[in-house]
Amino acid sequence: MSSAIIPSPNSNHTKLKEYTVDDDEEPTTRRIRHLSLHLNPSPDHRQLLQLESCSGRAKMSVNAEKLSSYLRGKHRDIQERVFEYFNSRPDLQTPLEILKDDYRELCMRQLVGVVREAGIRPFRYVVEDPSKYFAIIEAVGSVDMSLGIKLGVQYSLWGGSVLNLGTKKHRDKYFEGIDNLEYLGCFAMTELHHGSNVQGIQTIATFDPVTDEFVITTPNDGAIKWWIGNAAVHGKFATVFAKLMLPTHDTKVVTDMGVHAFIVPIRDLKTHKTLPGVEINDCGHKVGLNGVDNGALRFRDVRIPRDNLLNRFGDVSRDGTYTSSLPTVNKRFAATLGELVGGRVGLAYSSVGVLKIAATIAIRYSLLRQQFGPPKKPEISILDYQSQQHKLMPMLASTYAFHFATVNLVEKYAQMKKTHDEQLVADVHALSAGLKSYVTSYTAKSLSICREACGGHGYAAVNRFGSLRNDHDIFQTFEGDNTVLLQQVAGDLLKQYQEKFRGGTFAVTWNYLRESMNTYLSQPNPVTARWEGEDHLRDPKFQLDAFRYRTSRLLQSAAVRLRKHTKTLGSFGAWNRCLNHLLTLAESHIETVILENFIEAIKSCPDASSRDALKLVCDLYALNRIWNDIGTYRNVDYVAPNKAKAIHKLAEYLSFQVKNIARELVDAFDLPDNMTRAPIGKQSLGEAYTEYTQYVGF
Ligand SMILES: Cc1cc2nc3c(=O)[nH]c(=O)nc-3n(C[C@H](O)[C@H](O)[C@H](O)COP(=O)(O)OP(=O)(O)OC[C@H]3O[C@@H](n4cnc5c(N)ncnc54)[C@H](O)[C@@H]3O)c2cc1C
Repeated sequence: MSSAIIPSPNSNHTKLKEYTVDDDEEPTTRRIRHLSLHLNPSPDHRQLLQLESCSGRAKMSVNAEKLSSYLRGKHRDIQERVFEYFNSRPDLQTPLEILKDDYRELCMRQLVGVVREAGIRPFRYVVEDPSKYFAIIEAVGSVDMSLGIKLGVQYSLWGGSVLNLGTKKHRDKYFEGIDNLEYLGCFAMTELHHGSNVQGIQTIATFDPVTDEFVITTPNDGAIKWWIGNAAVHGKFATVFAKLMLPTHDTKVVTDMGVHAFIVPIRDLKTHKTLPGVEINDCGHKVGLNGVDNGALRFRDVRIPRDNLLNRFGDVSRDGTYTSSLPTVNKRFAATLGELVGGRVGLAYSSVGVLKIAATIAIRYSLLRQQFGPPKKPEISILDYQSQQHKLMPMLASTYAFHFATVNLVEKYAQMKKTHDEQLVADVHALSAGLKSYVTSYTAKSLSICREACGGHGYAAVNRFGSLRNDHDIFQTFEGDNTVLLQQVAGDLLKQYQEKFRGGTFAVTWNYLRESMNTYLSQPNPVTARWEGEDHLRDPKFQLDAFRYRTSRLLQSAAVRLRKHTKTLGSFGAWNRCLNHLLTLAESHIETVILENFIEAIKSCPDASSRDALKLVCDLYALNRIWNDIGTYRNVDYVAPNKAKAIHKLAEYLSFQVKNIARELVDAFDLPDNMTRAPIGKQSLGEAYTEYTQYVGF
């Protein structure tokens, strides 16, 4: 079994030893040789470099504008409105040094500015046109991630809970106020003692049939609502998740109906004073996102009208009778949480936006920056070093891969919102959990790599890696901890697997497993295991087969192991015994889905030169991932030693080729300088040093 395969773009360093070193060479010698080759190329190497640049294969021509128009999608106009608005309001730019309280007020002014001055009203798009909504979130998030999150708390979390968990009466009463920011609100699910395990929350909402109210109570300190965005300073309302307690007529005993959501006013609409029975404290200074006011809430028997129950999945009548279209507590709970996947979709999508910014800054700077060079020759750009390409080119390829995967996720999510098709619902749930987890983990690691790849200047706050890293880090945890979410993906795959063997059909995304499962059950073909030609390795069929084979194998072996351990450990213990295996399975599946989306996106690209560039980038993504997990393929002889070596060589060569068009590839992200903001990442490379020196006062 391989270890977890969330790839650090550096992660194959250790594997170099095993598979790529020429037989008579130590790995360290080899690495030093690579460096000296650049510093002092041998005749052979010079010939190779010439060949690479003369063959026509090396430097392909890419039209960044055409590529950009393919990437851009249909909502660029509204993103440009966001950029123009902030361009016209330099007073709303977040300064590098700002105190927490000032930052929160600035963030609030930024939000008000977007909504009331720029006239961008995101709320209606949450349900009507999610892709437009996520485009807005991406744009404001690139202005300041705190702003993106504050806007997300208001519209996706608080607003989304009202629209998705409530009914018409709630929409009628709250829509306008949420939309125009009069009703600033919170989403209060997490408690001091329970985050991931939502069913463990302890806040209670007891129905009082005499007054026709619910009484919201925090029974102990462990049940204090914690980390609640918008609570510390600005929120007027909170959607509070609590266990609904219904008194039983005869026995005077209350029945726990499970977790439900309630609208609880927390501050006076006019005076902004905290309402009686509500206690609010500030969660304090955080590692990042300090423009968002996270707070803690305690409720001392706060009374709210019965109408404040968000009653889409379960209702209480005047006489205290409970009704629901869903038969069990578990089904209602799943339906309630299921409505909240939009937040995950948004985080996955925004995380790619962050990765684009970081990769753009690091790559532009690496093209500009020169250190060392052959004797008596000009210095070379640091991106000409193989090691720098190794750090940044698979990352650039992954950014493209994630772009298409998350765009596809957003489209599926929008369709799901329209059709409520059951299969699509299941698909979007698993996919949003998997992509949110995989992409945010990758971006978090990449931010550190980008910082390091830019040397000392990467450490200057003005060049942004510090704030991007700190602000983005929590993307791995909120809206579902990544490790917990990946388990949902694994659970889903196993469910699909069991259904297959009971003769059921596979859901949309997992369809490929049907075919590859058959391949898995037969032994790998010893002939194809040795094929090492470039055409074969760059054939999408080989790449997809390899990805799918790995997933199928992991799935089948996980199922066997779980069955075995369940006998002695029970299902919970068996799951834990196989947990790392299950996480690897989930990641492998998500990598496969990402590759599939990428291959499809290339097919749909109308411009030939963009298609060629995308194919090159996609090949690098695919071969880099296969190489990262080469141990798994070698262990079962899916890949023979000669093929493993060829994969590694080709992946390195593709990194070199991608480097040749790296500038166009990042330009195609179309991020204006006033959004990337780092002086070292300026689009016009020649101006970077000038702006940077001016920044420090020269
Ligand atoms: C800045 C910020 C803003 C937030 N905003 C909000 C908000 O507005 N509203 C809201 O309700 N909440 C909010 N949260 C809370 C957030 O959603 C939770 O932190 C998140 O759900 C994770 O829960 P936890 O912190 O309890 O982590 P835990 O669940 O305690 O996890 C801790 C560690 O245990 C591991 N772990 C837990 N369970 C398992 C398992 N089954 N298997 C393997 N490993 C496991 C996790 O992987 C993790 O590494 C916010 C948090 C932060 C930091």
